[in-house]
Amino acid sequence: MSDVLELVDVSVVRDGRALVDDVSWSVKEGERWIILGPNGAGKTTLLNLASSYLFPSAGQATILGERLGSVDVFELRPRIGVSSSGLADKLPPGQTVLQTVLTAAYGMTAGWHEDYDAVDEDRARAFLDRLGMNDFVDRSFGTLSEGERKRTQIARSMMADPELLLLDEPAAGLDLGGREDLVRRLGRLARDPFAPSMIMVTHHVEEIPPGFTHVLMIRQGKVLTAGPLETEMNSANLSRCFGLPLVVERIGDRWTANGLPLS
Ligand SMILES: Nc1ncnc2c1ncn2[C@@H]1O[C@H](COP(=O)(O)OP(=O)(O)OP(=O)(O)O)[C@@H](O)[C@H]1O
Repeated sequence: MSDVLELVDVSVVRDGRALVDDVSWSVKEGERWIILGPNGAGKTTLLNLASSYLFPSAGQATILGERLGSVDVFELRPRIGVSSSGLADKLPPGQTVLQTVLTAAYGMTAGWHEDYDAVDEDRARAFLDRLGMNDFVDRSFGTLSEGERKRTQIARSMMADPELLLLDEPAAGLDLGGREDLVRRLGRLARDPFAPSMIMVTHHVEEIPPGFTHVLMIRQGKVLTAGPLETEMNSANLSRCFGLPLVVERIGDRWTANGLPLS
């Protein structure tokens, strides 16, 4: 298995502070990673490195075999699918759901005058269908609920047939039904052997879709642990990560965590 992402001694320093501090981490082809950590831990910074929108202040980052700093990022970026609220904010609210997904095939966020191929349109419709967005293709993006937006963003991130898929808090802001619906759909994607390698950031172990294989826990820019979910997702690691006593349980193919009561 080849490396999809390799960080070696990577730090990102801003205003004299290391947001990501001496991180070494490798993601192999086909793996599905969860990044877990408290607010401000450096999760989005790690994803920004993985999507080539941020360069390390120190160390080496290699994405899909290309070393950051010696590759044209405009050639690299179309190979990486991204779903994040930062990107969603750039999507024109008046554009239809279908156009919102279609523009990704051309590496753009808007494209009123594009002459799309029928093949691309079929692909966009198929991704939207897989995400349960069939009835919304002609709705404008700005009128969607949070859950519908998240599902549109994921369909969009798949459109360019990425080799690496990055999901930044895809279940944030969803109600219980919306979360469970999304987790099921991400679980189906994670188990698809033809789906790209995936990295998903979350705050909640309940949002880990079945089929995800590895976890990286980060706190104050430093990696606490990185490895298979089976061995690394445990109460001791999670308690260290979030800084309070937590009990983590596996129920079937899902995870849950609770804080211990105050004495
Ligand atoms: N450009 C910047 N300059 C200075 N500090 C920054 C910059 N970008 C992010 N930070 C800080 O870096 C730290 C890590 O931010 P990051 O967004 O990666 O955390 P996170 O783990 O994704 O947090 P959250 O869970 O709250 O989204 C935060 O303390 C943030 O305030």
